[in-house]
Amino acid sequence: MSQEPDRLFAQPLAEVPDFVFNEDVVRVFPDMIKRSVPGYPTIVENIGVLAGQFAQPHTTLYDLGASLGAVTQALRRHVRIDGCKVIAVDNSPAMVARCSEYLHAQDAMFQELLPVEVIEADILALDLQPTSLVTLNFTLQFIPPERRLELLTRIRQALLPGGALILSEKLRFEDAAEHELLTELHVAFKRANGYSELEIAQKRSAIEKVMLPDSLEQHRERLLAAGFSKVVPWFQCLNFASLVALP
Ligand SMILES: Nc1ncnc2c1ncn2[C@@H]1O[C@H](C[S@+](CC[C@H]([NH3+])C(=O)[O-])CC(=O)[O-])[C@@H](O)[C@H]1O
Ligand SMILES: O=C(O)C(=O)Cc1ccccc1
Repeated sequence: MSQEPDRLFAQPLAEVPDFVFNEDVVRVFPDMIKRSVPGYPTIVENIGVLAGQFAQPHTTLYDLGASLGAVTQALRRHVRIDGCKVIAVDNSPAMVARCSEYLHAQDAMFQELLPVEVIEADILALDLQPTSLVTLNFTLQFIPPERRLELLTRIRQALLPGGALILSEKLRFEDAAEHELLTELHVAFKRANGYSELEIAQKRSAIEKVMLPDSLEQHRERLLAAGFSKVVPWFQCLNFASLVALP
């Protein structure tokens, strides 16, 4: 894994451009996501464990918005079920290129891993094969809000009985005081991880138009509207949470 530290927002910028998943972000991404998302390593590892309970023999598992394939790697470490394969999808060419390299390195290090395919595609335009497990690990928040229900509906329709969607997101809170408190605690988390006030402020303005979090209530209602029967939060750390949705 690349060990380059995230200093993308360390210098004052005359104008902070909207956040994009380009080559500069790819270079620092493992460091950035670990220092920015409380609970990220725990979520990624345990998605592997949870997946072992839902994956069905001879089916496809999808990692949608795979970035560098951290979830795909966890799926391959934990899921030992006959005939499963993983499809990792991302629409950033820079992410897809580096993700493929990392997965080849994992192949070289371990035997009998699930086969994996890395696809550069927009998940809004992707034909989903019947699947027993789909993960959207901090991806839905980057999808235009008006397209989220349609995406979840297509995922629900592709899910096989006994399967699951695992959805992780940054949360917004409907209670203003709760929102403010958890936002401030998240800033404290970033500060404790070495980010300066300038880095925190510039990153906030880079993501504010491209990453639009929903509340837990919105997620639950939309998942039910998409045809899921049950929504179970299994993890929350500050304003970041992960849910299991059952078909
Ligand atoms: N329409 C789209 N189609 C495909 N990919 C997309 C789309 N929109 C955004 N992405 C991709 O979704 C990913 C979101 S990062 C996921 C972390 C990863 N899951 C992890 O567990 O490390 C979350 C974050 O950086 O906070 C990026 O790689 C985008 O290119
Ligand atoms: O950095 C933040 O404040 C976040 O909310 C998480 C994040 C992590 C990586 C890329 C974009 C947003």
